[in-house]
Formats: sequence, structure tokens, C-alpha cells
Amino acid sequence: MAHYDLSIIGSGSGNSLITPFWDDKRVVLADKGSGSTEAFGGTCLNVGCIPTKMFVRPAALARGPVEAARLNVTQATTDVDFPAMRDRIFSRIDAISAGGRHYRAVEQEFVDLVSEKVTLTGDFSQPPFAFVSDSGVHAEADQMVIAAGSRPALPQVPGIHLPGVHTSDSIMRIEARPEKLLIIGGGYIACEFAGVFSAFGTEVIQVNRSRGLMTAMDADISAAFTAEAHNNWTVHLERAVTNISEQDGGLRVELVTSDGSVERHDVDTVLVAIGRTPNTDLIGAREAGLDVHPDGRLAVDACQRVLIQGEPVEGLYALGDISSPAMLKHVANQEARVVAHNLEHPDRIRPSRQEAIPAAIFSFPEMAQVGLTETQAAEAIGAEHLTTKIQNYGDTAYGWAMEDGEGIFKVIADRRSGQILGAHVMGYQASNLIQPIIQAMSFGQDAYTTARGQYWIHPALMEVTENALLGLEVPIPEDAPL
Ligand SMILES: Cc1cc2nc3c(=O)[nH]c(=O)nc-3n(C[C@H](O)[C@H](O)[C@H](O)COP(=O)(O)OP(=O)(O)OC[C@H]3O[C@@H](n4cnc5c(N)ncnc54)[C@H](O)[C@@H]3O)c2cc1C
Ligand SMILES: NC(=O)c1ccc[n+]([C@@H]2O[C@H](COP(=O)([O-])OP(=O)(O)OC[C@H]3O[C@@H](n4cnc5c(N)ncnc54)[C@H](O)[C@@H]3O)[C@@H](O)[C@H]2O)c1
Repeated sequence: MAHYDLSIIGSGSGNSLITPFWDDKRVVLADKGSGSTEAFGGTCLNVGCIPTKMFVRPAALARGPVEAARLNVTQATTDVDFPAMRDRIFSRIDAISAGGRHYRAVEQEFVDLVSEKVTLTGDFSQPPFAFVSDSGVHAEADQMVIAAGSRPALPQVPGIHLPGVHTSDSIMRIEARPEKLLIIGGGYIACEFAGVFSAFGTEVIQVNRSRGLMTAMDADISAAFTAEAHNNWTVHLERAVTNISEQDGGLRVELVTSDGSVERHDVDTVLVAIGRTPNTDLIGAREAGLDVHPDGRLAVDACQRVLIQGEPVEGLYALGDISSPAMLKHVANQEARVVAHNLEHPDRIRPSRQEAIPAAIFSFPEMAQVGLTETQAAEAIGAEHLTTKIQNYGDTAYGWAMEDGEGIFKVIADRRSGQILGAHVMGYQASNLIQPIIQAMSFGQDAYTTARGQYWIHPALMEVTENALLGLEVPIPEDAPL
């Protein structure tokens, strides 16, 4: 069996662990590949954040005439060339993926690349830690990082594997833009693709079993987004998919409503987006004795060390979707930076940052969030101690310029101290407007100091953020900035 200094499973965020520190050591990197092309480089690059947002941008342009009409400008989107767009996007992505594979496999002699599915094997209570590949390649190492990610969850309904039924792994490479697309799910992926394909002219039917969309977000944002989605594409709530079958060259999807009646929709394409499953089963984590949460995530301590019977194992780390409750690339990247440090400095390991984790959903409209929802904040410190402000984009100068009628920026703080507890945004550029709040929460700045301790460019859209902060009822110290 080959022996290495470092073994990594997963070429997404795991790939960034191979810093110059390892140049004179031996590293093995195993990856079975992502998506239908089994590409190197993980989810974000190949089937996740990057290609989706490369579709979101042209979708925003395709919607341009709607805003233009509000502003007395007549424009028309006359064509969306989906195949050309798809080929442009993936010609860039596939080249990056292939270059990354070549760099590790060929140019870096100290790295061995195993392009196969691997499974943990042997005793994991102490080093060396070993895996075996499907074809029988054995490798053991003094330190190991499990960064094997997650995959789309599939509902157990008949017809789920029919051609034409897609997940985010395959929908972006389809031959042609669907005429009629039924999307199952009401979370991040479902809402982003509903925004994209509806902008391209596809008839979108979004089906969710709960009473709203994006229900994990603050209730005000979830309600506002659900109302907007109803205006922009067809939304059917409180329905469960029970069957998918082939029908007249297309697909027939059967739904059961909350009162038990059955609905049928004939479409050409289905997208399933009901959450993601951590890949602990694919690596045989339970069989190797590693602690696994009930939801399938690997259990780790604050320093990302994997737990066995509640105790951290020295030199055995996990990061990203396989262990993190927040399946987000910026979270996986931060954890990778921490794990890279801990691998290189086992005598002074550090914890990963779990505070003020933000997220954005690049749908139409865009949404962003950081910190606690109002419900969570009330549970945490008592509703009587909260102050909240919902700032309409439309009540600021740039909002007038946009004739914006939908954008809202909600901020929540502790009225006793001015500590910001959370922010929740829906509207144009939500992912950017929220950044000063992320910064304030990360550096412990109170709401008033954040608002008045700096200039805000007038009349930029960022005045939405400033005004939201100024709308909170928080203490203003005597010597506060003016
Ligand atoms: C459609 C979509 C859009 C997204 N958009 C965003 C976004 O806008 N912003 C954001 O922050 N996050 C987004 N995410 C989430 C983000 O992509 C993930 O959180 C992130 O990529 C996880 O990185 P990772 O390194 O943990 O796993 P991955 O990048 O998934 O890497 C894991 C790798 O391990 C390999 N692997 C798994 N099991 C084995 C095995 N047994 N043997 C060998 N190899 C194995 C996999 O093939 C994969 O290549 C999106 C996700 C999806 C699906
Ligand atoms: N912009 C981003 O940052 C971004 C984009 C895409 C994905 N992601 C990450 O990927 C994760 C997975 O995304 P997702 O949209 O698949 O999951 P999600 O958890 O965001 O949403 C899942 C949705 O599916 C519904 N659902 C669950 N089980 C169901 C069932 N059996 N039948 C019908 N509906 C069901 C849920 O009610 C929910 O609306 C996200 O949670 C997020 O962490 C992030």
C-alpha cells in the first residue's frame, strides 16, 4: 500500500489544501468527478455556484424590458439562444476543470490523483488513515481530509429516473431550453432555476410541499418572495409529487394536494431540487466508525476534526458540505483555510468561524440573509428586547430612480445594546447591499455606529442599508458619530 503525508477525498474545496507546504511531501487526492461529465474540481465550479450564476446574469438581461417599461424605455428581448449560452458557459468551465486536473495529475509530481470513487478502510482511531478505490488502489496517509461534499436528494416516486427528469447536476447541459418545466422544491436551487428559466421564456411550474417558498428564511422575506414568484411564474404550494410517467413524448407529473385531490401536469422537463445529501454513505463513514449526524453529516469539532464516539481524532479532518450545516461555498472555503492551517500546524490548531454566516439566493428577485431570523432572535433574547426595521428600496433616492416596488431590507437588533442580530433582504443586488451588515456583525459594530460612523455615497442604492440601520430603535451614546 502506498504511504502519503496527506490524503484528501474531494477535489472541490479539498483541492485548495495543497499549498506550497506540501511541495516536498507526498499527497494523494481522490475524486470520482462531478456531474454528468465526471469533472474535476467539485460542485461549485462544475455544477453549482459558478455555472448557475453564469445563467442568472443573462436571465437578468432577458428580463430587462420589464424594468425598462417602468422607466419609459421600450426594449424587447427577441431571442435567448440557450445552446450558445450553454456552450459559452461550459467552454470556460470545462477548460478550468481540465486544467486543474492536468495540474494535479501531471504537473505536480508530488501529487497522485485517483480519479475514482474511494471508500474508507481500516482503523480510523489513529493514523495512518486509509482508503481503497473501486478498482483496488490502496493509499494510507499520516493525515486525511474528507471533503467529499453532497449530492442531490431524490424523492422516492415512480418515474424519478426517467429521461427528462433532471437535477442541478444535469439541467444546465440539456440540449435545448425547455418549453414547459416543472420544478419540485421551494429552496435555493428550485428558486434560482425558476428565476432563470422563466426569464428565458420557459413556462415554469414550481411545486412545493410547504405553504410558501424559501421557508427557511425570515418569514417576511419568505412571504414577500412567494408573492413575487406568483407574479413571475406558476407556483403550486402544499402539494406532493406522487408519480412521474412518460406521456405523448413528454412527462406527466401527478401531484396530491393537501386536501387529497390529484392534479396532473404535462411538461417536457422536470427539475428535482429538494435538498442535498451529504456523501458520508459513499465513503463508508459509518462503517469506518466515524460519528455521523442523523441528517447524514460527518460530526466534527470546532477545529474541523472528525469525531469518533464524540472524541476528535488527531490528523483526521472534514470540511464543506459533508460536515457543515451550511452547504455554502464560502463556508467550505473558510473551513478549508482553517484545515490547511491545522494540517500544517498540528501543535496550534484553530477553530473555523461559525458567526455571521451569510447566504444569497440569486433568484428573481434576489435574496440575501445573515444571522438570526426574527423568530430565532425572539427565541434567543425575548421578543421584547428586539427592534426591527423593514426599509423599502422604493423609499430611497435610488429606489425612486428604479421605480422599485418590491425591494425590502429588514434588519433586527437588540434594542438594549444596538447589537445587530440579523438582516434579511429581497430585491435588486441584495447580495451586495447586505455586506456592510455582515461586516458589522463580524467585527462587533453596533447598529448606530455602523450607520453613522462612516460616509454612505449619495444617492447610491446602498442608502437602503444605511436607512434600515437608522430605522432601528437603539441607544445613541452621547459622543456617537454625527
Ligand atoms: C446548483 C447549485 C448552486 C449553488 N450555488 C451556490 C452559490 O451561489 N453560493 C454558494 O455559496 N454555494 C452554492 N452552492 C453550494 C456549493 O456549491 C457547495 O456548498 C460547495 O461546492 C461544497 O464544496 P465541497 O468542497 O464541500 O464539496 P464538492 O465541491 O461537492 O466536492 C466534493 C467532491 O468529492 C467527490 N466525491 C464524493 N464522494 C467521493 C468518493 N467516495 N470518492 C471520491 N470522490 C468523491 C465529488 O465527486 C466531488 O467532486 C450551490 C450548489 C448547487 C448544487
Ligand atoms: N445561492 C446559493 O448559495 C445556493 C444555491 C443553490 C444551492 N445552495 C446550497 O445547496 C443546498 C441544497 O439546495 P436545495 O434547493 O436542493 O435545498 P433546500 O434545502 O434549499 O430546499 C429544499 C426544498 O425542497 C423541499 N422538499 C424537501 N423534501 C421534499 C420532498 N420529498 N418533496 C417535495 N419537496 C421537498 C423543501 O420544502 C424545500 O423547499 C442549499 O440548502 C444551499 O445550502 C446554495
